[in-house]
Amino acid sequence: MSTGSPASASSYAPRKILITGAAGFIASHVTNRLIKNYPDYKIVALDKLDYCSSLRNLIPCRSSPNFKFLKGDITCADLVNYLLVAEDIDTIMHFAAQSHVDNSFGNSFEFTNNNIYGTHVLLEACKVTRKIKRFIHVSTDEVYGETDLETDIGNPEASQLLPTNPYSATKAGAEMLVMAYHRSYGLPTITTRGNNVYGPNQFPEKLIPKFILLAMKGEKLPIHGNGSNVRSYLYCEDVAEAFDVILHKGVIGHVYNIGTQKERSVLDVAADVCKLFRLNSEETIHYVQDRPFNDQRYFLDDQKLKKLGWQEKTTWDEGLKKTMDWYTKNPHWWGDVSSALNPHPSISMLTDSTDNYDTLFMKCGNRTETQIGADSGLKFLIYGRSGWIGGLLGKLCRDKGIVFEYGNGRLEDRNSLVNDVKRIRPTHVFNAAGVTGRPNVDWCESHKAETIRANVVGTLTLADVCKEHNLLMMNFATGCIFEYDKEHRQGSGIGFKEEDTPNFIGSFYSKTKAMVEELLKEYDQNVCTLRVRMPISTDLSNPRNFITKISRYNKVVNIPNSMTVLDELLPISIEMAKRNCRGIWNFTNPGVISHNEILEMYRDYMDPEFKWENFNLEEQSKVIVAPRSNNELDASKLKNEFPELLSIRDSIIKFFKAKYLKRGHVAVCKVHNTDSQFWRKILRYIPILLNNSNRKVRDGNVSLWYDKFLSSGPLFAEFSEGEHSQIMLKDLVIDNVWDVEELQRLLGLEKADKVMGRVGKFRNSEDVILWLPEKNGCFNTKSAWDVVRVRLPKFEWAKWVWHKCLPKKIAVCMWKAVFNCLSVDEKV
Ligand SMILES: O=c1ccn([C@@H]2O[C@H](COP(=O)(O)OP(=O)(O)O[C@H]3O[C@H](CO)[C@@H](O)[C@H](O)[C@H]3O)[C@@H](O)[C@H]2O)c(=O)[nH]1
Repeated sequence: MSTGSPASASSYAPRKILITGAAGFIASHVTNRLIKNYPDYKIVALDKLDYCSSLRNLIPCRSSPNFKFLKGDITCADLVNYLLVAEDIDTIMHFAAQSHVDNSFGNSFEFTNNNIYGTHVLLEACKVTRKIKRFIHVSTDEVYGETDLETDIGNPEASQLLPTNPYSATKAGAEMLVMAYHRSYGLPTITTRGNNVYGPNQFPEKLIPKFILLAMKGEKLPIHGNGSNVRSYLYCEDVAEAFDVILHKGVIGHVYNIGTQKERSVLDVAADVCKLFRLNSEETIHYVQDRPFNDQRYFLDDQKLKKLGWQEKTTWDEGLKKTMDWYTKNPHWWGDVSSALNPHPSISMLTDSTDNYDTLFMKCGNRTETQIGADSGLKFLIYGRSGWIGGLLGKLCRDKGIVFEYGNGRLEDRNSLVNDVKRIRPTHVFNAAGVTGRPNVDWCESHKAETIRANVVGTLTLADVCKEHNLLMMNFATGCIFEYDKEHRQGSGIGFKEEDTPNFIGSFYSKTKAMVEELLKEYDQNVCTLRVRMPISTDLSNPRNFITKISRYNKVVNIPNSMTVLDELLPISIEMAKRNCRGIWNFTNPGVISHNEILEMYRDYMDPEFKWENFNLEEQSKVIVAPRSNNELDASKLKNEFPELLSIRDSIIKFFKAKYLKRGHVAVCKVHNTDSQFWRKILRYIPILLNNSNRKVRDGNVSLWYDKFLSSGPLFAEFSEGEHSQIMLKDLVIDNVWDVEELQRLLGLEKADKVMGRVGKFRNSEDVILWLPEKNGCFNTKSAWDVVRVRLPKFEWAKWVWHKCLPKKIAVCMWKAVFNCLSVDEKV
């Protein structure tokens, strides 16, 4: 027996209800209510789990025996026909639709397909199967078009339908089909037209949840146009009750408005949200471009439904407070919704729900809600797969678990880009494609057509496609469009700002880049221009790396410049995409660094043998074709957005240290106030040794690092297992030629003889020093290791390194230290 109040003996009693779009906002409240109040109704919930629906919305139903969820699309006629028959459905409540007005200005075919064609498929299935006793079609107040602000008379159900936007046009179109199936085939239909609904579970593309989530983050509330548009807001539970009433008491063939007389303008809503969050509304409100068309008001005559016995119960203040409390408690309900919080989100920015049916409905018994759906909601389309930055971006996405695909299209071929966008449906597009010239930008001087095709035509085409699909393009551009001038002198600390006009067109490459940047300003709503300069990464094997480049030149100039440390800034570009940053950004680390400063670091910490020669700009001009830009970019805009951004020098130090100096792997040592020079030299060689090692370096029991890598400071060592009185390099196996003669010469014949061929036990420890020369005087540690392992399996082995890469002087000192001939305090 039913327990819900509105159903009575005289009212309609459904047996098995199909609810379409059940995991969406309004339908989920209706489903949860019906499941709870009417245990003898069977409910089949159908939803394709689009971006704005979530199985989480149906959690209250999941263990009810009268509930069944099916993932499927109403536009699939076979599925719908089968379902009606197999599930023996007698009632349909049809909520499934594309419902967001803003989206419909971008991709209205989706709306026609879902809202009109989908409804048609359902109606036709009802006609064919002939089992439906009640078909409740959910429409909207928007089908009446806008209401005059002056009038007090709401639209009664008999009003003319005059939709104004693509969304409401599709809803009106669907209504026409419903009416036609009622008249032509006698389908028992009822249509509802509702005001705006709000409350928990709503996808935050809609005004109220969007403003609440933005206010929670302390971000600005975007007001479309002047914010005077008025809407009437109903709380979701009241609306669920209205559907309950209509289901049971509605009259076949009738239309029911679900309305309220309580109206709020967008500015009122913003002010109320600010009040709840104690924010200053004047500071928080931010006016943005309006929708192409924005109905001023929808005003309904709500008497007809009231006569059936329904009444709105929740006051605005109460409803808004409850909604705010819910979003505050469930900030991650929808995962990463940064795209939806955009002032004008588009459907292609939003990804399908990644709800896992199993997770939520099969194995839900032992899962907690926090485990459900930690999806980021992002999907990147990246151009520049074979390039350096494009490759690094892909790797970064993989590491961060961000879904991405490389574009197949060529930038200059518009159709191929459109195909990529349609196929991938990305939330953001990254453009790291283009030509920079091989081996350098001089190439562009002799390949002007190719340069224009890729860097000008291609970039602009992609920007235009992104605009057409309302997508944000993160464009890797260049900062090499400026040169020091009177207002921005070298060493002055005054850098070029984002709004400055490029003043360097010395090379064809820079010239075209400056032109493109200017033209991209016309796409400022869809493009984020990142001015990269002299990119640096810890991957020294890449010839595009500025450090690698200058370390290979015969002679280099020595001029301070702004530069981009990709290890730090590429993750920031992803964060910028999430935040939907637009416009131009100097994408460099704050401050400048000179060629020599970089090469000094390289010499000191990567290759002590490294030498270079400087020359001046005049001399340089003789060996290059086009002049190069030298400048300082003002990175304060980026620093304001990302206060943790490191200065160029600190950034290089941090990332090189992290990559080349891994803790806990290498050495066992006792170091009190040891001379730092000695250690610094050893540490410098560790990356080289590791790179040459064909064995994996095992986790040691000691962390050893230089506290401020690349600068002077005390050596810091941390022991996890007792102190050792000797220095050892542990588990460094180098499969290479060992120079025994040199060892004899340096250590003295006698000592070297003692060492060679001897497997000695280390004093006060289990560790063993091993030296096994082969007959030809060469030493192969790999085979030695195998021999020793077999003979002395229970010992931990330490190996002494004697290798070309290690300067002999240091090697000897280390040798002496191992054999206690040298106190660790002794200076090298
Ligand atoms: O960031 C934003 C988002 C919205 N708005 C404005 O807020 C109002 C409400 O917008 P929204 O929440 O998107 O709702 P509507 O466009 O009024 O449409 C909703 O209400 C209709 C009933 O009136 C339903 O049919 C639709 O499916 C539902 O999306 C509109 O004037 C928008 O221009 C802003 O000013 N800033």
